[in-house]
Amino acid sequence: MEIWIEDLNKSYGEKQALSDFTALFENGIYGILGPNGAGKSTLMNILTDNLLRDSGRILLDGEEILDMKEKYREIMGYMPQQQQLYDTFTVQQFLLYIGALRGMSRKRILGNMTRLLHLLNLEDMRYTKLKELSGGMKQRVLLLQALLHNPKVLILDEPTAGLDPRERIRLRNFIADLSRDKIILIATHVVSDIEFISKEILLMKDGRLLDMAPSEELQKKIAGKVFEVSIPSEKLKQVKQEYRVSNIYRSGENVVVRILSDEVPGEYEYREVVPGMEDVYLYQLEDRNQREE
Ligand SMILES: Nc1ncnc2c1ncn2[C@@H]1O[C@H](COP(=O)(O)OP(=O)(O)OP(=O)(O)O)[C@@H](O)[C@H]1O
Repeated sequence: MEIWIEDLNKSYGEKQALSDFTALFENGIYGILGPNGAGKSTLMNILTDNLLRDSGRILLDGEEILDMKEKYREIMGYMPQQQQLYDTFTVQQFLLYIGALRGMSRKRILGNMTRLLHLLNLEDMRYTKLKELSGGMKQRVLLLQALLHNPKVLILDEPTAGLDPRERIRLRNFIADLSRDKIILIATHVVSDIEFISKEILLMKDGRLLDMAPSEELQKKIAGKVFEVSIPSEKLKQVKQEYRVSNIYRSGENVVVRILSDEVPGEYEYREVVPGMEDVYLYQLEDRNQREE
């Protein structure tokens, strides 16, 4: 299965939220990284057919999704960002409700639900009210509802929002396992959610797709631009003003500051380091004047 998006445009009044967005997705995970306002939600809302585009084409195996109508809804599963669940419903009631909205038979809903509750380790919560679930459990229920009809395309908006590290890892591994026979798009600002599981990562900013490539390739593109400088702590403010700074850690008397720079920071004691995806995010997506004070 493949989704081909061609010259997608969307504006809200004067604001161009998506500009000539073109990309090809095949089975596997695609991470969509971008700061607030990059256009990620706009793209997802158009792809889930919740928002009308101004222009452009979206073809699923060659067929325009707007012409597929119900057939497309059967193929597509969506996990929205908000946790606005029906608080007084139990997990089972909620899933029966969602399944009914999708036109599934009760038998099919219950069958799929049982399998997925087991996979997502939610069996014990089947008759628990949604308001009594932890944040991590709610996220898993949200993912479960997106998977209930076994969609071939899965669209996830900030799937690990509000989760603790252990739950994050767990959800990420589960999503990775699903990707063999699905197109999975994950929008996030959290680099670690997608860094190691994505086939390709899309860098979005101001409604534009800046780049789309496997993470190693994106990292290679900024090789020679990431350094660690070791400085006395009094110099930290100065370095922050001069460079784009990512991580800072203490090392004995000094602080070691990871910086992004097109030029070698020769005025300091420095060493070049191998770029990671966090560096790519900061280098490609953060405004140059967005330096810390
Ligand atoms: N309904 C709307 N009316 C007007 N402008 C909007 C509307 N929805 C989004 N925008 C604007 O369009 C741009 C893209 O927004 P979008 O929500 O798609 O970005 P995003 O990457 O999803 O951001 P976030 O990470 O904050 O969710 C932003 O400048 C936003 O302010």
